Amino acid sequence: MHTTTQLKRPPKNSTTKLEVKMISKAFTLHNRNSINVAGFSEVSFSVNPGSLLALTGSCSVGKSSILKAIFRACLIDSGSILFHRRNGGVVDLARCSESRLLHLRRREIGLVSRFLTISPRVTALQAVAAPLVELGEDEQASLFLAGRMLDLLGIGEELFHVSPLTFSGGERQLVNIARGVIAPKELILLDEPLISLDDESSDLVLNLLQGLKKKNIAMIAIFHDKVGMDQIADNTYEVCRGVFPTTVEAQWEAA
Ligand SMILES: Nc1ncnc2c1ncn2[C@@H]1O[C@H](COP(=O)(O)OP(=O)(O)OP(=O)(O)O)[C@@H](O)[C@H]1O
Repeated sequence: MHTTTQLKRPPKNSTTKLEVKMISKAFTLHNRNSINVAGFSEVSFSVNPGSLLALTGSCSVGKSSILKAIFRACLIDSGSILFHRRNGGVVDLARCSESRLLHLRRREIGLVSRFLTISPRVTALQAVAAPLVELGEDEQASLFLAGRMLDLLGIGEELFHVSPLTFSGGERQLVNIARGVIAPKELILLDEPLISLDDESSDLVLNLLQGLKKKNIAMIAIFHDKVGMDQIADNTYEVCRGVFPTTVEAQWEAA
């Protein structure tokens, strides 16, 4: 049974930014006799502007897959994912058109995955500024803001013009976070934002996330660091292993 826990008092007059209703997903392994693997089942939660919901649960219960489903990087089998726009409109992210989804991903919903994916020869400054430049912002102004963001996260100026592909795991993660949150968004999904970070860098990231909450941004994040999670999360949702009618072993036997 999935459980929601409220850790902090909700902001006054809070409305809902995202409502996830009874979503389920099984992965079909087409190269393994079409066996179904449980992704997650009957997951429901909501998150408000200015608050952070942490997804908790054991390994492989489907936490990352839920974030991907909200971003529609993976398709759900059933349920709905209702995104409440600032203009009052409600969009079901599981069913809206591709063009609307792309628009929302550019302007309103961000995903910070566990890995920084950039081309070689792109500098740290360019990598962080890119989401703003892609939105049509002035390049110099974007590079300036990127520098400020990197500075906030403790990346020294001497690294600004170096490719993050040569960075340490922690430095690369800081660039990943900076790049993921630099453009204005209303909902940000973070898959283990504190991964590879020492205590000092974790604190800098937590401060940054606190600032995003003050800007009324809604966030859903996965943490394996409970101390960090307790500092920033307003609510937690414990994901339990997906339940499907047949086990993988039974499917192998039947195949
Ligand atoms: N594209 C995919 N194809 C097949 N199976 C997948 C796919 N993505 C995820 N899975 C399976 O779905 C299950 C849930 O994976 P997921 O990565 O969402 O779990 P998680 O809770 O984030 O795990 P962890 O905490 O260990 O990172 C796993 O058994 C995984 O192997």
